[in-house]
Amino acid sequence: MDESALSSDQVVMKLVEMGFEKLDALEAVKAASSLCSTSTTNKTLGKRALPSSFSSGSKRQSSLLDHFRSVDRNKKVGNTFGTAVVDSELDKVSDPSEEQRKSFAFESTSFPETQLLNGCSEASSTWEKRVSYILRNRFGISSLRSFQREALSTWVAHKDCLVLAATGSGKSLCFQITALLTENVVVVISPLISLMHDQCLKLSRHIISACFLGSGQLDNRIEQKAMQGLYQIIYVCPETVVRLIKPLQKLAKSHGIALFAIDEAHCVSKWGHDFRPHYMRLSVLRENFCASNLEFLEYDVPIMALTATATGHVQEDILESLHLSKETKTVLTSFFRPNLQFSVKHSRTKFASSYAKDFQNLIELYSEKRKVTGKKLAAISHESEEQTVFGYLDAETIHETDYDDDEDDPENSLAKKNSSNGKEMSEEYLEDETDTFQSVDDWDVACGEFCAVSPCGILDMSVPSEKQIPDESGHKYIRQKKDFEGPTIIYVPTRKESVNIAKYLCGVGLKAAAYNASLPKKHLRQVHQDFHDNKLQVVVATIAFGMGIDKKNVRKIIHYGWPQSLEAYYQEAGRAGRDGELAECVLYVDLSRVPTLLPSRRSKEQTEQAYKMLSDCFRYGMNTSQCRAKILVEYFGEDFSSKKCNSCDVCTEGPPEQVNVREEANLLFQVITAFHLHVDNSSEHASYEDYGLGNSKQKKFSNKPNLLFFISKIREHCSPKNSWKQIVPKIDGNKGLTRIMEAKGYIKEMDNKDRRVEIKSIQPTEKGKKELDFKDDKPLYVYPEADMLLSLKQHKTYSGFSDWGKRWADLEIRRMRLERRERKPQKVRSRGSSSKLHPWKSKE
Ligand SMILES: Nc1ncnc2c1ncn2[C@@H]1O[C@H](COP(=O)(O)OP(=O)(O)OP(=O)(O)O)[C@@H](O)[C@H]1O
Ligand SMILES: [Mg+2]
Repeated sequence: MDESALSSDQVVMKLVEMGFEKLDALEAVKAASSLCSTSTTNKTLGKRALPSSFSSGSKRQSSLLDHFRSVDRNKKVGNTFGTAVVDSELDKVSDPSEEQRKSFAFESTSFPETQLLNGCSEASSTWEKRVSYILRNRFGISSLRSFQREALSTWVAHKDCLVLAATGSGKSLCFQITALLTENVVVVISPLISLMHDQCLKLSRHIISACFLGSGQLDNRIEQKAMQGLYQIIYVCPETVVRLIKPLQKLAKSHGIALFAIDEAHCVSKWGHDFRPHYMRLSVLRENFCASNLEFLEYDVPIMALTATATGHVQEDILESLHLSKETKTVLTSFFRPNLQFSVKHSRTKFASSYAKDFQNLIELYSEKRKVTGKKLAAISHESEEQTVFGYLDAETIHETDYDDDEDDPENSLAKKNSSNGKEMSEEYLEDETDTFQSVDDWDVACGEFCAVSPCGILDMSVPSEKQIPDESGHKYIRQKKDFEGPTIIYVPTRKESVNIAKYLCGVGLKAAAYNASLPKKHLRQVHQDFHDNKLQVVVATIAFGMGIDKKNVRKIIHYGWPQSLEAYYQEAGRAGRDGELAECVLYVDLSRVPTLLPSRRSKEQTEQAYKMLSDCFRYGMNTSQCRAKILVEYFGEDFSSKKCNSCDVCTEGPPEQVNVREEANLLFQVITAFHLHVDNSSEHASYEDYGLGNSKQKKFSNKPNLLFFISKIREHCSPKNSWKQIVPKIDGNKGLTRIMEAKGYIKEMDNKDRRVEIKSIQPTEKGKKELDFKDDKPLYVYPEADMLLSLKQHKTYSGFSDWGKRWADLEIRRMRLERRERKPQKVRSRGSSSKLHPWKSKE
C-alpha cells in the first residue's frame, strides 16, 4: 500500500481504530499537517521519547505516515526474522537494527507521550485505550486486570511500585507492556536464566524484541547490542546488572530507560525463601538512576518490584533493601487462587512401594490417555529409545537397589531422612543433592537474543473469553471437571529423588523426565521445551524448575516430600492452572515424621529463620480443620477470615471428629509444671543434668526438658510397666497434643533460640497454669491433627492414658516430697549426687 495516498480522514480512522478519541486524532492530524517539514529526532535524551505525531516540537509532516509504514515494515521484518533463537543459532539471526527496534515499538510512535507522562485522569483514559489496543493485538488479551492497571498508572506517574499479586496473575505484563508504550528500553532483573529464556521466547512471539544477559558470558556481543538500545526489553540477572551500571547510564542517556522491573523481588530478603545475596545490591539502581544524579533525567527511572510470595516482613525488606522511594505505591491483590484444589496426603515418599501406590492414579490417567492396555512393559521397551533421544531416563537402567524398601524400619528411615538419604552434610553433599538459588547459570548459555517473529501466528490467537479468565475474586468462572488431564509437575526435595521418580515413571510407561540443576544443560533445555510443547506428561523437578515457569495447562502439582517453606510451596503450586481452569495441588508427606531442614549454607540467624519457615509448612501439613487456601493466603498477610475455598480436602471432606483431650492435656501439663516447680524451688541452680537430662545414659535427651524426657518420666512410672507398649504409638499423639497446647498458649518454648520445627524445651505458661487444672474434667475438645489421625488409623489408640503417672505427677505428692527433702537440705542440694537426690529419678 502506498502510504502517501492516505488521506487525513483515513489516518484519523486508523487512530480511532487504535483506541484514540476521535477529537484527539483529528487534532493530532491537524497538528501534524501544520508542522514544518524539517525536524531532528524527536528524542529528548534521558526522557521518554515524545511521540512524533503529538509532540509540540518541530516534526516532519510525514511522521504520522511513517508510523503506518512502520506497521507494515514490522510485519515484513517479522517474517524475515523467523523463529526465536538461542546459543548455537545466534549466528543465523540477523541483528535487529536500531531502525527495526524502533519499528517493533510502533505503537509508541504515535502515543501521546506528554499525556502519558502527566498521568492525569483525562490522559489515563487515553493510555488505557492505547493499552487495550496493544493487549488485543499483541498479546491476545481482552483487558487489563485491575492490579495491572494500577501498577501501570503508577509507572505513568513516574513512581516506584511494589506489586504483590498471586502466582499466575499476570505480573509480567505490568512491565512488558511498558516497552510498547514508549521507545525507551525496559530492563528486567530476573533470578533464573530459564525464566528469562521462557519470557524472551514468549515476547518474541508477541513481536517484541528482547534479550537476556547472564553471568559468565564470554561472548559479549549481545550485551553490547543491548547497551546500544537494540532490544525493547533486556532481561538481566542481578549479578550482571550491578556490573553494567555505567553502560546502563549511557543507555539511559542515548535511548532512555523506561523502567527497571525487579521480578521475583522476594529474593532480596534474607527472610524470604529464595534469598539471593546479589538482589541485596540492587539498591544501586535507585541510587544511580535518579534525576538528582543524572542531569539528563527529568524524573527518576521508575522501579517496579514484583513478587507473589512476600510475607509482611519480606515486603518491608524489599522496600528497604531496594531503597525504593518514600512514595512507593504498593499494589496488592488477593493471593487466593480459586481454581487450585489443595490437599495433603500421607506417604512414606522415599520408597518404591510408595511410588506405586501414590502415583497409581497418575499412571492410570496417562495410560488411559495413551490407550495403552495390557502389558505396560512392552510400551516401556518401545518408548525407551525415544526417551533416550530426548535425554529422558531409560527405564531399563532402573535397579532394585535404587530403592530402599524398608518400610518396616522406622529408625532406619528416620536416620536416612535426617541426613537426607544417609549422606553427611558435607560440601559435596550440598552440591550433589540439593538445588539452591546461589547461581543463575542453569542454562548452557548466559546470553540469548530474541527477535520479534512473524505476527501471522498471533493473528490466529484467540482472545480468551471472559469465561475463561478468573476474576480477582475467582469463584464464578470455575467449571467442574472430573479429572485433571494435562501436564504434571512433581516436586521433590533432592536431585537424587528427581531422577529416581522419573526413572520409575518412565518404567511404567509414562513420558516423564527429571529436571535438576546437576543434569546436562542440553537435557534441561530439551525437557523445558518438550514440556512446553506438551510432549512430556510429567516433569519430576527440584526447585530449579519452580519460580515463574508459565505453562498454561499444568493440571497437577504434586509435592513429594516436605517443601522447605510455605512460600516455596505456594510458589511451586502456583505453576498449576494458569489458564484459570481447575487444577490439583497435592502435598504427599510422611505425616508420622517431623521434617528436617535440607542442608544448605546458612548463618545462625538464617538457620533460625529456616526452621521457622519449615515449622509453618509442617503446621500446614498437620492441619485437619482449616481451609488450606485460607492458611496459605493468611500466611501472606491477607485477611480471609470469613471465607473458605470450598475445594480443598478440608473444605470438601470436612474436619475430623473432635476428641476430648482434657485428661491427657492435664496430665502432660502437670508433669511439665511439677518439673519446673521443682527446678524453681531448688535454692541452688542445679544443672539440668541433675534432673536426668543430658547425661551419658540418656544422650537421646537434649540438656533441656523436652517432650521425650517428660514421656520417659511417664513411662518410668507407668504401672503396670508393660502398659507402655500401648503408650509408645501415642508419641505422635503427644506431639500433636503439645502442638495443640502450644497453639492454645498453655505451654511455650523455653528458649526461642533453640526453636526447631516442633516445640523442644517445654515450659508452662501462666495461662496454662490458670486454665489446666488437674482436677478439672470439663471436656477440652480439639481436632486431632494429621499425625494423631494417622495413629488412630493404624489402630494405635490415641486416647486413654490419663492414669499414667498420676502417682508421681500429682502436685500434692510433689509438694510433700519437696517438703521431705527440705528437712534434709544438705544431702538434697549437693551437686554430683543427682541420681540419688533427684526426685524424677527415685522410684517411689
Ligand atoms: N489481563 C490478563 N488477562 C488474561 N490473561 C492474562 C492477563 N495478564 C496476564 N495474563 C496471562 O497470565 C499468565 C500468567 O502470567 P505471568 O507469567 O505474568 O504470571 P505471574 O504473575 O508473573 O506469575 P508468577 O508469580 O508465577 O511468576 C500468562 O500466560 C499471561 O498471558
Ligand atoms: Mg512471574
